[in-house]
Amino acid sequence: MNARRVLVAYGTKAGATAGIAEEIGRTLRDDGFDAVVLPAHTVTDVSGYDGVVLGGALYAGHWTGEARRCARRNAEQLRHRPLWLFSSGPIDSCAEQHEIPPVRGVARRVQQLGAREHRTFGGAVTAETSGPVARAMVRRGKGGDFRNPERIRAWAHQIGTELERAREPFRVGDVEPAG
Ligand SMILES: Cc1cc2nc3c(=O)[nH]c(=O)nc-3n(C[C@H](O)[C@H](O)[C@H](O)COP(=O)(O)O)c2cc1C
Repeated sequence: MNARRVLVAYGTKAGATAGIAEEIGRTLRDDGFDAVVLPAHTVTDVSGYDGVVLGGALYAGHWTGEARRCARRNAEQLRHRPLWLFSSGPIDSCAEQHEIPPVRGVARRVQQLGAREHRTFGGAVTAETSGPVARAMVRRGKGGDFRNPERIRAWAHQIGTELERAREPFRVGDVEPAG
């Protein structure tokens, strides 16, 4: 049987979200999937994929524009395949301690696109991150890399398990007898 094709698309400004997407892609490949990792702005057709994972970095309470536009541009096809969304944001360990719900705009997309799940991962602001806000955060000791590879990999394994389950053939025993 051919390996299932999975697209992992990401919207980033400074690269942290790309790193999360690469980790998801690597884990899915280790699990036997044909996983492709692409910047969201390059994604114009998802019809060749059995499942899609789309993530965006959070800035001022919104996904980056390229993640939003990717979701909008491909909405029709995304609605018809297994879809998972993620956000990369908090610059502290809160995403480790409890599930952080999606920001409003992303929650709306979860509904509209029928995504199976949304996950928020810790993000990163480091000396390499450009922009005055990032520089000020680092200067005041408020930066750091809060991406947790174990948590990211665990989620990717879970996606792989669900994709495998989706391909399992129908079994008579799965249905309760009527009456
Ligand atoms: C100017 C600025 C605004 C940010 N706004 C948010 C925010 O609203 N919510 C959040 O959780 N994280 C916020 N962050 C943290 C980023 O989401 C985090 O650094 C993310 O990992 C960046 O991803 P990227 O490197 O892929 O662009 C902000 C960071 C900066 C520098």
